Amino acid sequence: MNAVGPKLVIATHNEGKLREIRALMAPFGIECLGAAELDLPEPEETGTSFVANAELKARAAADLAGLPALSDDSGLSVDALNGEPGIHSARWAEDEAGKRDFGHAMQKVEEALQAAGPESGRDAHFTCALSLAWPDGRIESFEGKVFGHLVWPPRGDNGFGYDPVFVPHGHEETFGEMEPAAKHAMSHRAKAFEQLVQWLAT
Ligand SMILES: O=c1[nH]c(=O)c2ncn([C@@H]3O[C@H](COP(=O)(O)OP(=O)(O)OP(=O)(O)O)[C@@H](O)[C@H]3O)c2[nH]1
Ligand SMILES: [Mg+2]
Repeated sequence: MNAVGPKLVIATHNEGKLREIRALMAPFGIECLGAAELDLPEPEETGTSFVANAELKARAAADLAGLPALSDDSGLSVDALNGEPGIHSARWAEDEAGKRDFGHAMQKVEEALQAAGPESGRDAHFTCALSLAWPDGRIESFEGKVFGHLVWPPRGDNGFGYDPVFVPHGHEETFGEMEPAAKHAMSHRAKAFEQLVQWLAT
């Protein structure tokens, strides 16, 4: 982590992500500053891929803060819905006023799955792209995925977003029912983070 410390901006406005990234960063003893703490604006996510959106968020934060910045663009892709909500996962949760309601978003996904019919299956995966940008223009990106299936009704209050309807392959509990440490041992975010750590060690 030498190339990063002693201070790193965590370029996200999502409290759930910030909590998870802080937990993943904890062993490295780097001071992590959240985007909200630094009053950084939320860039418009105009990219057409997770990596493109992660890169534009990291670049904007590193330039404004004058510090290395780590961003996260992530989402839930449902096979029966041709990969939606995907990069639009946060937008699926927004009402007309832009307020997010993930109970509503999970319901929308379930209704779309029902409409697709039982033969389409319930397979889904989470993707997380992490980008690390430096003020001098360097940028590196890493992507992790976790595969599983969707359940209904939602179960568990842990995690955030779509976690209460996602069961990873080989497990019975939803991410919403698991202890945070169990999610961190297998999540899309943990897998992307592992690659980032390996890259930093080389
Ligand atoms: O159940 C979940 N477990 C996860 O582990 C997870 N990771 C991401 N997501 C959802 O995917 C969207 C990301 O959108 P997103 O990358 O644009 O983030 P965001 O707008 O919330 O914050 P920011 O980082 O852009 O500031 C948001 O709706 C998140 O709820 C998750 N849902
Ligand atoms: Mg966003």
